[in-house]
Amino acid sequence: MITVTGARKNYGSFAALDDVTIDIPSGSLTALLGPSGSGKSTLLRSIAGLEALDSGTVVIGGKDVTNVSPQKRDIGFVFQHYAAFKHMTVRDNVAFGLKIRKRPKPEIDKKVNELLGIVGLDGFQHRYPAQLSGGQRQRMALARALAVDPQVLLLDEPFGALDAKVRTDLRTWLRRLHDEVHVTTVLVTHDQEEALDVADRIAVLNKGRIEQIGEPADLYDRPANDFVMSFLGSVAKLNGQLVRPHDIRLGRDPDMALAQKAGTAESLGVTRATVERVVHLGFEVRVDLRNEATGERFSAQVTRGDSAALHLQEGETVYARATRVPELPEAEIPVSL
Ligand SMILES: Nc1ncnc2c1ncn2[C@@H]1O[C@H](COP(=O)(O)OP(=O)(O)OP(=O)(O)O)[C@@H](O)[C@H]1O
Repeated sequence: MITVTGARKNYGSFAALDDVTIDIPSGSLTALLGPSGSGKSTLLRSIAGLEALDSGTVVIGGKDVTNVSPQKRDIGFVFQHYAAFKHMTVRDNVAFGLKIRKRPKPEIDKKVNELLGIVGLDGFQHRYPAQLSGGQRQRMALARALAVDPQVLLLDEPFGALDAKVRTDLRTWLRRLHDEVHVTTVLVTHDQEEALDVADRIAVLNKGRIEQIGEPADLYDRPANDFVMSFLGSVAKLNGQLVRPHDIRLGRDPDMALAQKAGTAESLGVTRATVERVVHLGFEVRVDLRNEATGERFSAQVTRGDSAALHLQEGETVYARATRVPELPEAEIPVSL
């Protein structure tokens, strides 16, 4: 378990961490998620001991390490741009921590072979870092961080510099690696899809504070506030409320008749909107709409079947209604038809 309590860190008058308290359970993969400048890296670096807190404490595995140097915190750290030893082979890079700890050679060989297998770099031990792809280099970095059996693995946007496809592959790989080695892992990312995909728990940061901590599905379905909701996925504003695009139902005649009778569509929780664009995204169809009353643009996500049944055409009017809002999980919004 990692426990950070009342962490504060100022740069001049700017609060990078503003009273942050968080428990990171042993064996979990926890993501620190937030926009640029929200304090994610500062929090991670404080856990690592690379940043000294102005106040607050860091406890790792029951030991108060607030004033302990990074080398003595029993952590492995991987940065976005991993500084490999260029003149050393992959094997020697991975073995580095074990060598400086003066471990016997057979133990080092065994450990390095095992780790190269785990990170999928079997057969690459004699290459130099320059002869690896970006993804392979980051996997080597992970092997090096894991070589000394750290209590905690800290990852600061480890796949941030790689292209989208490699990134997605590596996060799936990281999840599998974590299931295999179970080391308590903290991952900094600004990519909500990455956090939702790999983490057991997500802490959402904003302006140096934690907005919410929870399991991915909890945060997605029951966000504590508008910030968390908007940060974890697309949102649309309907009748002043934020809803997910896939929680919007589009309709035609019955709603239209009802709305005309009542005078205003809004009073019935129904929004009159013009179809601006219909985009086919495989199974799903995204419908870009413009609220006819306010001019606000929003998108709804419907199935191919629903889209076909509605014969959606650009320029036409449809009626949009939220079927579910996060503040009322699982509840249908009552519509008095
Ligand atoms: N050494 C420093 N001196 C001054 N300001 C700093 C320093 N390090 C960080 N900051 C500021 O503290 C804030 C938080 O930085 P931090 O790196 O923790 O954010 P982040 O959430 O990791 O952002 P990013 O995703 O862009 O890396 C930022 O506004 C940053 O400019």
